[in-house]
Amino acid sequence: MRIARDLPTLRAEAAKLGPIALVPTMGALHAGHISLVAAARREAAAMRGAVAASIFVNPLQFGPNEDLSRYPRDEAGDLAALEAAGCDLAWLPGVEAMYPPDRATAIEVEGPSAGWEGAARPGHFRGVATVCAKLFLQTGARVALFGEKDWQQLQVVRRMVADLDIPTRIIGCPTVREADGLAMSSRNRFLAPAERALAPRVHAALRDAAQGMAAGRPAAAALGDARAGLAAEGFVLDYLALVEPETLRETAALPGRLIVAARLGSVRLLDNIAA
Ligand SMILES: Nc1ncnc2c1ncn2[C@@H]1O[C@H](COP(=O)(O)OP(=O)(O)OP(=O)(O)O)[C@@H](O)[C@H]1O
Ligand SMILES: CC(C)(CO)[C@@H](O)C(=O)[O-]
Ligand code: BAL
Repeated sequence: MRIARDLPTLRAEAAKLGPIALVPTMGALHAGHISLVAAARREAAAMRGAVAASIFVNPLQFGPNEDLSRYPRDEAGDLAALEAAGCDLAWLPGVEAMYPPDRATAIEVEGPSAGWEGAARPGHFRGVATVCAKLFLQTGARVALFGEKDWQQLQVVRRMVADLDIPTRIIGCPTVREADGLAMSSRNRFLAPAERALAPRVHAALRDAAQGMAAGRPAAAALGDARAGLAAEGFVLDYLALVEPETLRETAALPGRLIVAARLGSVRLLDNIAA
């Protein structure tokens, strides 16, 4: 696996590799990320290209009171995991090169950025869109793979490449879960044992609500039960809602996407499923 830490090296290495399938990450890799690398390998094989993964903890998508400084970092472990998964090129840019002090451009995606994560984390999707556009342009990615776990992010990135005619095809990949249903996330390591035991309730609540609605229960009743159940178990809910899958507008009609953000102690758990 080649490693690039500056843009000239990245461009020189990428030019040798043919069409690129890119997996953007913030590191602290787990099986969810590795599933994206596996999907990228399939895409790369189909276009006779190669797999690149970026590791960059993007300061632009963290709010001033968020967990940027304690975001988990493990460069050596991440590089070993990428290499073992068959990644051809790792892109590890420095913050100064990504965001020179005189930079003056950012990307604002309206529509799917509104509400939910966009409301809970003002400026978050502006940071995500800006860094993703830079990563696509830096690597020249033909395709880029994102996890459905961050459903709203996936829709924001899709909207951005469509609106800006960026020639990178976006592929969403299913959420990888622990055996008990908890969606894998780098931040799960911060759950205390009792919180870890409770955390799968988030996915179970979504599943129960989706099953209820599929059986004809009105959305308001099914969602109300799910919210009340999680609150009674000690979760602090930022939101739990049924939305149109692509626009993220709230809806009462199926098919939709059930999305949730629930806090347990200091950890914010995100999940979503089809409904
Ligand atoms: N459990 C998962 N299944 C599939 N894809 C995932 C999973 N977790 C993360 N991803 C995807 O991996 C990519 C990089 O995500 P990121 O590095 O933020 O990891 P993360 O585990 O989501 O971390 P955190 O949620 O703590 O920020 C994103 O496209 C994200 O959706
Ligand atoms: C897409 C991403 C790598 C952009 O920093 C990040 O938001 C993430 O890890 O999901
Ligand atoms: N997985 C989304 C990145 C973030 O939480 O900032």
